[in-house]
Amino acid sequence: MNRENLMAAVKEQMPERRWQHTLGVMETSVMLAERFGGDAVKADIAAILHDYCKYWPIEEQAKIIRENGLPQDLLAFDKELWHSHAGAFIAKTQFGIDDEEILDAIRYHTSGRERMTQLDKIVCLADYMEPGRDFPGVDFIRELAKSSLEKALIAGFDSTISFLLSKGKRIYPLTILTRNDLIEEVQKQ
Ligand SMILES: Nc1ncnc2c1ncn2[C@@H]1O[C@H](COP(=O)(O)OP(=O)(O)O)[C@@H](O)[C@H]1O
Repeated sequence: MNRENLMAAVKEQMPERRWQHTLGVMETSVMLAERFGGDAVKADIAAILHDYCKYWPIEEQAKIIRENGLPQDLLAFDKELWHSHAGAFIAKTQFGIDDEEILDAIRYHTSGRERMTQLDKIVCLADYMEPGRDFPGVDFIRELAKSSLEKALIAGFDSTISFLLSKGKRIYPLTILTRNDLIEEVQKQ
């Protein structure tokens, strides 16, 4: 499927507001790839597909995770974490994306993971700071992103973790490990 058709297929899966967010993540991913010497073509494809399953019925997302050997521990945590893994699965099986770097960037764009690749970082950070985002601290993240993917991402995860703490919600442990790992990476730079 060419890029135009892929975009049309994604647009159909979501409300207009989320499609505008996807366009913002595409633009920001490409900008970050150019800024930090990443692969802009892969960043663009991962960004197009990153929220493909976001509005799928939650049972369908759970079924994909249950029946295809995806991490079962996700099912005990916030449902918002599920669409990323379901999306990577659909990108592979429905759209024939076989580039593991692209699939990983989709898969880990919400939780992060230890030893994030540059593409993982680009898509995850673009999701936090695309122009349509408007949450307390987003301008600080954009400022940090002028010089460091890792520092900006840490600030992004800090905002998610603070949000979850303020709501008394559980935190998917991989995000804590991701944050620790990024801090270590920054300290070594
Ligand atoms: N580590 C985590 N543990 C639990 N919930 C999480 C974690 N990371 C993200 N979330 C949930 O996912 C939401 C963000 O998911 P995301 O895919 O970025 O959605 P959106 O694009 O709508 O912001 C957070 O607001 C939070 O509710």
